[in-house]
Amino acid sequence: MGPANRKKKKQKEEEKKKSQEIEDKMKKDLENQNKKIKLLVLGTGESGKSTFLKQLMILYKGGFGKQDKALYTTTIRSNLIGHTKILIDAINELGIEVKSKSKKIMREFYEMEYYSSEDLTENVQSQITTLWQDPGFKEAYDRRSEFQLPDTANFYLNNCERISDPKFEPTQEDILLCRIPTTGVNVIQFTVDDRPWQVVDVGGQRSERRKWIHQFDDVSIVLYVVATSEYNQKLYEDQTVNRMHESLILFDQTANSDLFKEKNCVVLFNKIDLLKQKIKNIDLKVCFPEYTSGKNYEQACEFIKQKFLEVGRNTKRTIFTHFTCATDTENMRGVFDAVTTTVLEAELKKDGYI
Ligand SMILES: Nc1nc2c(ncn2[C@@H]2O[C@H](COP(=O)(O)OP(=O)(O)OP(=O)(O)O)[C@@H](O)[C@H]2O)c(=O)[nH]1
Ligand SMILES: [Mg+2]
Repeated sequence: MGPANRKKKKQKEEEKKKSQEIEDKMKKDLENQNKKIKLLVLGTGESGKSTFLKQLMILYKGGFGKQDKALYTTTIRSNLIGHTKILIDAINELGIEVKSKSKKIMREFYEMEYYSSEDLTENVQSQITTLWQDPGFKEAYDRRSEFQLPDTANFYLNNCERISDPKFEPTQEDILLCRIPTTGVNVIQFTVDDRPWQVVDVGGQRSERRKWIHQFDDVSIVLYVVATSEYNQKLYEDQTVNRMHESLILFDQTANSDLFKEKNCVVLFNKIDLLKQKIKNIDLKVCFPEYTSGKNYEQACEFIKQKFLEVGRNTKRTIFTHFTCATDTENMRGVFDAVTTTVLEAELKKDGYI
């Protein structure tokens, strides 16, 4: 073979290689286009994971149907009774003074053993309303960091009459604020711009975390939710452990685990609406003695963020952060758009486009 023929052969081989490369890339792009994006939502109990999923239901699945609303009606009503009982117990334990009329109702609450949504009769509704108007009950609510009461209890107590109405149908806000601790796994699937998404929400309380391992396959991105307002609260599972400390330890175990240290990670610093209110009265020092910037919302946000970033610094990947209010639909729409961009950019980077 002469030099001209050799050159021609080499050129042909190179062209074939190039066209094979282009074909492979196109195939991969097509596969990627159809590949589901799996988002795993992690975090400690009550941080707001399921609330994020509820927002995705509203944004991408048309909201809540009749069946969902019936379930939330029952839960909201029984929660209302449950929260009243928690406040009664706290008043007794903390020795808070209440009016004699309230004392009588409190005794009746014990004797009648009110428990389920069916117990929320007109009479019980009027009793709860009377109790909630008693300054002693407001004092107990303000001291809720000394016992376990969901922050949203006051919303339902303020709306007791509406909720007790036989014709009550929960609004979007009622549902977003409703607390149902997750046991097991919630999965929601939907499509955004022709790309299928699967979002997996797990229970964050200690007893639930051992189930997490079953959800770790094919995860595209991990979303870690932190409740920024819980810096002065103790764990539901262990009254000796500060909730924010627990969240930091869990983030350390999650972000630095072999399974996740290569994965994209987004941290949602959630419940900023509650943090904004709380920080006016309670210094972040109660949780982090080294914090010296006082009762300042911006400084507290920055400090909390740095604490989590420090923990995640062991790995090379970027940790994306957002300050959020998971009960605010527009806020969550923006956050989910940003998460989408993060995932798509990471894919382009992996495929060598950027
Ligand atoms: N005010 C306020 N309340 C929030 C926010 N995010 C969540 N909540 C409320 O906090 C409570 C707990 O939220 P969930 O979404 O159930 O928490 P979770 O992380 O799923 O908890 P587990 O299932 O136990 O792990 C609910 O009553 C929510 O309505 C927020 O940003 N602001
Ligand atoms: Mg949950």
